[in-house]
Amino acid sequence: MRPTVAPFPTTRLRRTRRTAALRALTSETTLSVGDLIWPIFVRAGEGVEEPVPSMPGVMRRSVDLSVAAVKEAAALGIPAVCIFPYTDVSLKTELCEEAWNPDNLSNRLIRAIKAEVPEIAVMTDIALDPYNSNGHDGIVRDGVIVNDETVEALVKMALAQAEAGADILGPSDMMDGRIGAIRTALEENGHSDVTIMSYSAKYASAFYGPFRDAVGASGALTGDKKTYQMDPANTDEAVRLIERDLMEGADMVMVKPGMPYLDICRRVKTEFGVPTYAYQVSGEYAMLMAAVQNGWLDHDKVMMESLMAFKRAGCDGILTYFAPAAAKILNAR
Ligand SMILES: NCc1[nH]cc(CCC(=O)O)c1CC(=O)O
Repeated sequence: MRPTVAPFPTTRLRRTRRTAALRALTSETTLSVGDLIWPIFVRAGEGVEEPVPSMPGVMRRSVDLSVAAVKEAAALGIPAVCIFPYTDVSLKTELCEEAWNPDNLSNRLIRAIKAEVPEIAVMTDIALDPYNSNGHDGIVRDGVIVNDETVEALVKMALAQAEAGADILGPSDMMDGRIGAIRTALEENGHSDVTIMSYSAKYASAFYGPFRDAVGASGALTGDKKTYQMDPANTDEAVRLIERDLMEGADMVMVKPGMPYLDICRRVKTEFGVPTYAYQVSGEYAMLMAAVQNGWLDHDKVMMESLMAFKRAGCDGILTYFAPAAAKILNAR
């Protein structure tokens, strides 16, 4: 349906833009604190907080300080945090065993948050890269990222996270068949209420650079991730991946990166009408912050506009490093 536009001057579209009140009445999209998921980086130690150089304002925190930061996020009304571990090189192996260690950093933080800030939802990342000596999301054999063996490892990782109390599991590895395998394992092991937000349409993107610094995977990575992450040229393939993951038991789906892929967000929301999320990734954050630090862009304005763009494109929520800063602004309104 196309709205009727009578010829000028019968129609003057500026009439409804004249005052703040009229603009509020005609505003089509809203952004609220409830739309935000805050990705956080956890590291070993106690009382440690260190900045991530390529992500101004973003910290890696030890478990105790992470819990304190999550408490503040909950007080701001942020509904969920997503945990990413910075793993010591000594714990990285070719078989990635640390990934399903019930006491690894990530699982310890899940337990600590669930004990001290039970009201906030804890999301995890399921992929082997933080624990892999070669930086890949899957197990590598003779230079090949092997699918089915990786899925078995991912299932163990997922169960350990569910056991620790995670509310939302986020498989970000892009292996085939992992959503179905994880869903079956959850059902069989008494975790039928755990939700899965699949990183379904995840592109092989250059925008993940700063994140790989943040989790200490940049040095380790050999080659690229193009045999499992998507070609930035594709959109029909994104639709197939989303449909496949929904059929296998995903409750929510994600498009990643965000801003360069808003066309995918819109298409997914329109075609499936399911809970759809975008990840405003590290490189998007770094890009905006670099311009802000140069005095070229206004921090608050560009942050809020970038987040609204996701809502306009049909997303139900956004994973964003800006979550606390955006929540403060939204709460002050
Ligand atoms: N598989 C791990 C993972 N989970 C989230 C991101 C990127 C997040 C960001 O850039 O902010 C990555 C990196 C990658 O796939 O290389």
